[in-house]
Amino acid sequence: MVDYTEGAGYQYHIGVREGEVGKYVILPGDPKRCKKIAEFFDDPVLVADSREFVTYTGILEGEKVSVTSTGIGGPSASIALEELTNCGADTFIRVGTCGGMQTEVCGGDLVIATGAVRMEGTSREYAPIEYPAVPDLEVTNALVRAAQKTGAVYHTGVVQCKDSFYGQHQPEKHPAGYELIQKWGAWMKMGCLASEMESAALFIAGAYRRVKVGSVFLVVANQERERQGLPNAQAHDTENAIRVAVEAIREMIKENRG
Ligand SMILES: O=P(O)(O)O[C@H]1O[C@H](CO)[C@@H](O)[C@H]1O
Ligand SMILES: O=c1cc[nH]c(=O)[nH]1
Repeated sequence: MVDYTEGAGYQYHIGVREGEVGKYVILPGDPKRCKKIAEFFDDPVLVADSREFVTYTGILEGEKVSVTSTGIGGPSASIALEELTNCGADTFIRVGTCGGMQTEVCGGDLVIATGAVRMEGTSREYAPIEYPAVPDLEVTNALVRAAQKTGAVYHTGVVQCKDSFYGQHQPEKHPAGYELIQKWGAWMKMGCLASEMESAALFIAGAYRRVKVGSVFLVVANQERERQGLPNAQAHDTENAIRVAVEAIREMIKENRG
């Protein structure tokens, strides 16, 4: 492959090189979430700010940890994971927002993914569609324990990933909306908890690169509750999801230290 690092070792998109990030990395979509997450670390330092990829590195439990934003969607999320892996990272937690699907998944709740529907394009360029997009068990168990510890309302289950945010919210306006609407009905019947955009690509790229990936989300709102005329709380503060991810990393660091 062409050496896009131009010999200096800096990864082409994220602008980070080996030694600048920890083994554990939190992956928010929104670059503006990075500073807020880094404030949970001891001695956070801004390492790089390149395209949608903002990276801070700091310390948790005496271990170097990082946060890097992925931007929206599988293409940039998979780039972040690949390039961070090239720099030595091996355990990732996506902290994102999602839209609730089942009516019991309400705005303000948290969702921890136990699998992801691959209705997006990136993961298909890694693995045939028969291969399941599943998170790492150690990371997922740590997220569940952390959620229990923080007392947050949380759900565990399958999330649905897609490439078009507005195809989720206004499928009737899309020329190919007939397919989106039918599939949404299928995902509902299968019990999908929530819809978001990056986990399928991260789980599949992570499986290929042999790194551990898990996801925790804030539920922003629930369009099915809205459709059914049920009260539909809205939430935008990702702090509880961040706290769960940070606590999960603390736990894994302590456990892995033995
Ligand atoms: O809040 P983030 O992490 O960006 O995640 C969700 O929000 C974006 C869409 O609004 C998509 O990236 C989706 O996955
Ligand atoms: O409804 C939502 C909310 C956040 N992210 C999504 O992809 N969908």
